[in-house]
Amino acid sequence: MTHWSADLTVGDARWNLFLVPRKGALTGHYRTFAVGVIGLIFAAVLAYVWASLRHTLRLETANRRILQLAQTDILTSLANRRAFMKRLSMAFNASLRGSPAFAVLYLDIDDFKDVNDTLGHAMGDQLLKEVVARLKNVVREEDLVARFGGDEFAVLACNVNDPTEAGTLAARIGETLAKPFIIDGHKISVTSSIGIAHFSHDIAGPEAMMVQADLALYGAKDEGRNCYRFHSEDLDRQVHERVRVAHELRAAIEDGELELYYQPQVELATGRLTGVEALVRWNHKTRGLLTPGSFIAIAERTGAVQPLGSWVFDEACRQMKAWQAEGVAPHVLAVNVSGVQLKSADLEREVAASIAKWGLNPGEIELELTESVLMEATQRHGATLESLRRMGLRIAIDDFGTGYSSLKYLTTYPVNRLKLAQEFVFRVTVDYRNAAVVRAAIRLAHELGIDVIAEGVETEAQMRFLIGAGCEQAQGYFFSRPVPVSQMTALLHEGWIKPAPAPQQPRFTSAA
Ligand SMILES: Nc1nc2c(ncn2[C@@H]2O[C@@H]3COP(=O)(O)O[C@H]4[C@@H](O)[C@H](n5cnc6c(=O)[nH]c(N)nc65)O[C@@H]4COP(=O)(O)O[C@H]3[C@H]2O)c(=O)[nH]1
Repeated sequence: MTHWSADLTVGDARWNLFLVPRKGALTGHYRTFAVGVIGLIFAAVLAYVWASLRHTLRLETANRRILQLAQTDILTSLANRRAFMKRLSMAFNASLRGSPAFAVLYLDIDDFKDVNDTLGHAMGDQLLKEVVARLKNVVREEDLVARFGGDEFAVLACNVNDPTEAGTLAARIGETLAKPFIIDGHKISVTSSIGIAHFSHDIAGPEAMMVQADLALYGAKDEGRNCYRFHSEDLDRQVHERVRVAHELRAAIEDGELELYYQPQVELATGRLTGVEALVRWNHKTRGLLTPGSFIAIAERTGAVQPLGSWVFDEACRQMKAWQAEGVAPHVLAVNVSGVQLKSADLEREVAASIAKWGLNPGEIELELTESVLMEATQRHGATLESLRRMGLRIAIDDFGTGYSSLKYLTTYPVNRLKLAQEFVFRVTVDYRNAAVVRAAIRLAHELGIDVIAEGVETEAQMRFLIGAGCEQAQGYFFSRPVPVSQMTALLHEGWIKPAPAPQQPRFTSAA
């Protein structure tokens, strides 16, 4: 029988086509030939497509590997300088267009050469790997850590609007690297120097920013190593001061240097003492008694407000329990909560833990949040507030009237009480516009079913005005300054502060 065969080679693939016509199926040589040719073409195309696909895939894998190698540090698998600069350029352009600012931390290990010289390169390499592990532990997920070669590393810290955050990160890196490394049974202690450049619109570009970080690193070396420096002296001084205070504050919490003072809240109609606000004080070793004005803002910028807030809340709950045991507890104990605490995932858990620990009814505790914090609160934090309310806690808006942009949060967030800001209350009897704002705020709150308390009441005239305007409660020096716990307990035993005076219409001076 006639058969037809052919060998075909395309790329690495080799094909053999062998056609045998079925008896009776073909009627002539022409048909046999046609089938053979079509089969051949089909096979050839198939082989070609398959081979080129394989080739392309191999090429792509190789290209990807080359690209990866070109952007990766072989020893540590971190990004290398080239990859870092690429990301830095992207971050720089994004910040120029209005995205949050960022910082570059350029660091090296002090006297790393000595480790190599005395313990050998293998040990040096191992140390570098351990350094990387610690660096990765300290930075956030969105930050980029790169190795520029030798013992030089760079960190691109994203979303750093406040240079203090970069200083805090640098301090943490310094601390974590200063802890001894144990490698192959050897204890190795090193320190690091860090130069920091913080994005600002007047920096020429990413390369200029690297130069700033590099110069700052030289500054840190000059300063005696084992420290961090900013590219600008002014910034450097400010950030170091803030980070120092934050550091001291964290130690102060542990050393028991914080204390709560309490200020009474009074029912205006009766003079009855209904609530108490907890206000933190710091008995500083050398600077004496400090009010929150000198450290809360720093605590907020450096993250120290978290441990501070936890301590304040727990201590306030403990004191409430003690007053309950004495039979003099106020109806409400108000505690300040900062915006940073509200954004933290721990707030609900910590609040619930302290309330359970001291066996309190959540309705006895009021969390005070400033108006600006509420206005900044995103949906997620709204949900946190909602769940705190569901737990039974009361929510108050502190400094009401100073947020000056939106009243939307009054209907968005579950609020129990408005605290009229001192700056309004202060001028109610001397400026008719302040009086109008306070009256309007009281009416608005009442229509929404929200209680009102006036803060910063210092005079009898202010108190009379507030009573006339329908305000139920007040707090201020006129009744009592914030006092230590022993004095507050004495006031609670008395149960009232001033008899309610008769309402009287105030007299105004026009400020126009
Ligand atoms: N001029 C004048 N001032 C009066 C009068 N009555 C009360 N004050 C002061 O006004 C502040 C009221 O507290 P705030 O609005 O919550 O404002 C507080 C609050 O925002 C914050 N703060 C206090 N303790 C804490 C805390 O434990 N955690 C947090 N996150 N912030 C706190 O610090 C702010 C200031 O606290 P303090 O210095 O204790 O200042 C207190 C109090 O001493 C008055 O009649 N006249």
